[in-house]
Amino acid sequence: MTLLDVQDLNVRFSTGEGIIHASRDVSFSLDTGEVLGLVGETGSGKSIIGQAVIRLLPSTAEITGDISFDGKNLNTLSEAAMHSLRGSSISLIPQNPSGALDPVARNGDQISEIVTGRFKKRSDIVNRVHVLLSSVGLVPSVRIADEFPHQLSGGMRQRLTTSIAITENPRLIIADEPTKGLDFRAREMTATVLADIQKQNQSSLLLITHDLDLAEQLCARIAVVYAGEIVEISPVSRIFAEPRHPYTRALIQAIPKNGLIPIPGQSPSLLDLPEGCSFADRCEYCADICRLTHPEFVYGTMNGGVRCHHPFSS
Ligand SMILES: Nc1ncnc2c1ncn2[C@@H]1O[C@H](COP(=O)(O)OP(=O)(O)OP(=O)(O)O)[C@@H](O)[C@H]1O
Ligand code: NI
Repeated sequence: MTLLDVQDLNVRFSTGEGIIHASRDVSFSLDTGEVLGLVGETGSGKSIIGQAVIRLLPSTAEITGDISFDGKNLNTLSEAAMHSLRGSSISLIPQNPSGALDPVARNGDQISEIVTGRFKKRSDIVNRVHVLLSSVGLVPSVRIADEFPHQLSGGMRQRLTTSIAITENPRLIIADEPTKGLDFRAREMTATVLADIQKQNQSSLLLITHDLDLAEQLCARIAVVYAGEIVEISPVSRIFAEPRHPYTRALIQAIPKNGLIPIPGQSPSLLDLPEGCSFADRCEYCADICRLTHPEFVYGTMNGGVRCHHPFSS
């Protein structure tokens, strides 16, 4: 069953230098219990998509398109209704964990603040805090609950924001770069925590990452974002074996285990996008039509599709 459906999402920022097209005709859906990855290079517009879904984009953003969650149109939902949905039904593990934590509140209090309304007895609140901290590997939870965020390592802070995000068992978790800057052990731990939580609660997970190995480990489907657009969506087993878009193939070849082959050139400026295909300048298969006409997203079999004039055959 579809839990989240995003149709033709466009996000623009008007700046002194011109219009930044941060999100362009982005469409995808996410089933209940499904894990979908949004992958792509830095600045491609991944976080913008996550922030649009939870309606936390800055007020300067001009947004069009339809986002529905559990049958509700989020565009027309009042701010009060959206506020009550955040945390309880949709939660965001933000890209910058420090910014999301209250530096002067003890770690345990950051969670108990959220659960207080649900429990009458103080001991039940304390219990819930310890269960949550332990579930993300923040042990011994008694000591950690008593400490402050600055006493934690980056990886532990990331896990604290994860535990806050799952406090109310949300149906949709948006995890924005949950392993960025973590060492191997912390990265594995976070991956396990996310996979466990998602399975236990049958929640849906929108995993935003530039770590393709992590996406392969956790996702059922992957959407590849390039210059604000989705250029390919495919089931995980297929996208690594048979990428259809030249950019997807290049991204896969750029992973360390696949030879670390860099992608030549740079993605276009979101202020000055080409008329044709956004990837044309960097594509070894670029033909005349690729410079002239912007490719449409063509849906294929297996719940996916590709935006390319000459995709590799399936
Ligand atoms: N508030 C804003 N005002 C103007 N431009 C913005 C704003 N927020 C984001 N952008 C621009 O939108 C584009 C997409 O940003 P976004 O943060 O979604 O990229 P990303 O794919 O998440 O990158 P990263 O991997 O570095 O996190 C960038 O070019 C960014 O500069
Ligand atoms: Ni980002």
